[in-house]
Amino acid sequence: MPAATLPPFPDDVPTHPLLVIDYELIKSRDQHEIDRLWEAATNLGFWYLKNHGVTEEVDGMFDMGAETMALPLEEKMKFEQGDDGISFGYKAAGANAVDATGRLDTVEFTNVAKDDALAWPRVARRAYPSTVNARMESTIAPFIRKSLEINNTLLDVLNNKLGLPPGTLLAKHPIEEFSGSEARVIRNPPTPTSKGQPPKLAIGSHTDFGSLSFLHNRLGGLQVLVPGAETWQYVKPIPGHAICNLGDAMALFSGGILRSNLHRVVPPPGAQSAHERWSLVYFTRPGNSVVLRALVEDSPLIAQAVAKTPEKNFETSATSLEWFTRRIKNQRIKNRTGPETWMASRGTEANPAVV
Ligand SMILES: O=C(O)CCC(=O)C(=O)O
Ligand SMILES: [Fe+2]
Repeated sequence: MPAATLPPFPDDVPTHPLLVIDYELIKSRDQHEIDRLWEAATNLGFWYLKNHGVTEEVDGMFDMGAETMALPLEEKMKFEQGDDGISFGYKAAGANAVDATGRLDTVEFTNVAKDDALAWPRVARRAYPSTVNARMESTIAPFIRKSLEINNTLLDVLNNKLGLPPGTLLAKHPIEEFSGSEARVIRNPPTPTSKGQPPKLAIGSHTDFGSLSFLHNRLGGLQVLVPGAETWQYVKPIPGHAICNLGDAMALFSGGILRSNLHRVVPPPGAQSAHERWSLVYFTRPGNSVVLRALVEDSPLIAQAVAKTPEKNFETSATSLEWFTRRIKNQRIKNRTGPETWMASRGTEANPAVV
């Protein structure tokens, strides 16, 4: 649906402001803008990104999503992601838990692996519905290439601020190594909530699994739990602005200097709740073989941060693939044995062994 026909985000709903970072300035390595990015990355780990130049590709991706989700469920289920902790493919609504009690999510996803989009027409990881294949070259690969370039630029800037030798973080994300990096289109059906009722969660509280997420929203619904706050707060979508957030891998690499913050998705507020909610994410995740741990040998700043927080453990002993598989697998409702399955799906925020 064209964004212009959607009701605006209501004025009377509390929101959490994010810093607006100008990608053009970051690209030209403007020091003041880099300092603002650093502020956002070390405080909440979320920021708006303007002037990213991906608007047309984003529109195409939403069209691809609409074409795919419109297929009969039976057809989509042929490409379902399964219960083994693999994310690529289709995820039906209700396939994941949203909390420890096993309540079900309401969103459907189509996830396309970066490895498949870049290898097309060769199949690298798995097969997809015809609507995905039809746009692999024209829409998905261009979206992924641009998203990769943006995320890599942001990673490179953060690399230097962390005092890491040039290229250290980029080398954890080699384009040719298989990884969990993927593009995701998300559809949530209209879910009006009655006043006084707790919202039905579309996506449960989580930190992102990988390094950096590049998110595009039309309607509200994304919420963050700001450290020290007791209630969840909406992040208001701003037309043409992406929302970027850091994931667990960056929190671990940086010894906790960078933040992977909890967030969730609830139905859009006010009049927006009568509409389908579409969102799109490109997730940059480390290469499958990369071990998730603080890079203490590579940066005195990171070594210092780790030394100052002996109560936290930044040695996961897990590769990126193991971390990612554990988290996805234990969210699947079919794998649920009890609240312990939800705990096993947690990331840096709640895993007893980590952070
Ligand atoms: O739909 C959104 O706004 C956020 C989605 C999200 O957090 C995720 O897929 O990890
Ligand atoms: Fe997320």
